[in-house]
Amino acid sequence: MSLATAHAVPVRRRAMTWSRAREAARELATAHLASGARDAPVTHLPLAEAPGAALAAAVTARVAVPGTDTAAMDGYAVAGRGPWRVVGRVLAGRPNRVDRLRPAEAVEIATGAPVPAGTVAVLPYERAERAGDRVAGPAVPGRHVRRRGETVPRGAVLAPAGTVVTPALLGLAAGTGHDELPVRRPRVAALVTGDEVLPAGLPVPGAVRDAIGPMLPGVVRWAGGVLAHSAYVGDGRAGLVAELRAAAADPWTEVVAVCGASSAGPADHLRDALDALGADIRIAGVACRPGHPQVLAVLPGGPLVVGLPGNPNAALVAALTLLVPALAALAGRPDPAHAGRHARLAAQVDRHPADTRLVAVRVRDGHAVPVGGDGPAALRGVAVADALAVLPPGDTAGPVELLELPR
Ligand SMILES: Nc1nc2c(c(=O)[nH]1)N[C@H]1C(S)=C(S)[C@@H](COP(=O)(O)OP(=O)(O)OC[C@H]3O[C@@H](n4cnc5c(N)ncnc54)[C@H](O)[C@@H]3O)O[C@H]1N2
Ligand code: MOO
Repeated sequence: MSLATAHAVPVRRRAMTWSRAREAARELATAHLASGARDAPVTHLPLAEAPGAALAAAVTARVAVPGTDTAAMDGYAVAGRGPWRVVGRVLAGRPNRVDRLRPAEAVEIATGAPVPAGTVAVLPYERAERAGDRVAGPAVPGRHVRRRGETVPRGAVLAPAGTVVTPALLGLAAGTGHDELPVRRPRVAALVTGDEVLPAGLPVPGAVRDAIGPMLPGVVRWAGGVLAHSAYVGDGRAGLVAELRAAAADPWTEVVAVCGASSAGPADHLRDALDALGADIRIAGVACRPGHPQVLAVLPGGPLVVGLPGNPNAALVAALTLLVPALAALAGRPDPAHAGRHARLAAQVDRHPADTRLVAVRVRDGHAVPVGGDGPAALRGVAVADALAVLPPGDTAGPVELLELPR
């Protein structure tokens, strides 16, 4: 079944509402994953790089923990009935000179050290009465001995595929012998369009420094993906078609983000290029300000294409609207922008009659304070903001939803 028919997102050529667009991006990516059109490659990441990623496969214990019967308290490992004669000392991590106890013998032992064979219990120091090489006390059989595999049996499933890696999971994985974890990180290619866009250096009048390309690696990573390729493309349909075709030819690329060329001007070729490639355009325009001219499409048998407007703040808003939900779904993670925070607006902000406004705010004591500088071309607001306040069209009283900004 082709992707065009595999999912329920209806084809829309008119602007979609902002909240529906975010759901649709997630649904489309989920259907895309399920269709197997692009198999997300499994990446094995060192533990330190894995937090926040979703497991691509279940993690199982490579060894039993503890690996042998060990003492759970500092004190004496005892055999048979007391009182006992202390025949040595066993410390964790040191060679064990006493590997077997006979009845009425004991060794002084440290927490975590392997108990000698024959141990029936560990008698903690607090309960022990020591006199010379004799020790006595109430030792209950089995007490304070951690049996091999008691904490984690070898081969036990520790976390199923899809679990988001947390510090606790890292500790668990490390404790059972893992140095790396298999995670899913959808690969993204970025095409930054525009003859006037400079990748580096001081922009001369008539040129602009690329302000979107530098945002994308962090945005993509925050959503659980990895920016695997980026290219600058001049204005012109042929170049864009060629770059889109090349990106689609890489079997591991799951999403292509195209920056600019999304609107109605003479150099805005994205729709034409998508049509030329036979793409299925699912979203063409989202009813939000900024970020109106967004696109979500599927190339035949291939990756999703997200079109971001050329204005940098509009591009960021569009990334939070379509790219981040789609990537998070492909990565098997919750949408990081959607943390469920709400706040009261600290100042009157005009609503748009038809579109959802996304307003840069700082959040202080449950109040969202607009910071300004958040027009379509301006990043000054979002650069110092904590979140975007979501203002649906029309007049609505009460707390507003906050959209988290990439960190
Ligand atoms: N007749 C219409 N004109 C425009 C419409 C419309 O609906 N009808 N929509 C406006 C809106 S809203 C936006 S947003 C922009 C979107 O423009 P494009 O996506 O087509 O992007 P460009 O035209 O290539 O560039 C717009 C603007 O952004 C600058 N730019 C482009 N790329 C970058 C970059 N990587 N870094 C920094 N700045 C960039 C570019 O120089 C332009 O100034 O269209 C409106 N027009
Ligand atoms: O909505 Mo545009 O996206 O104003 O910048």
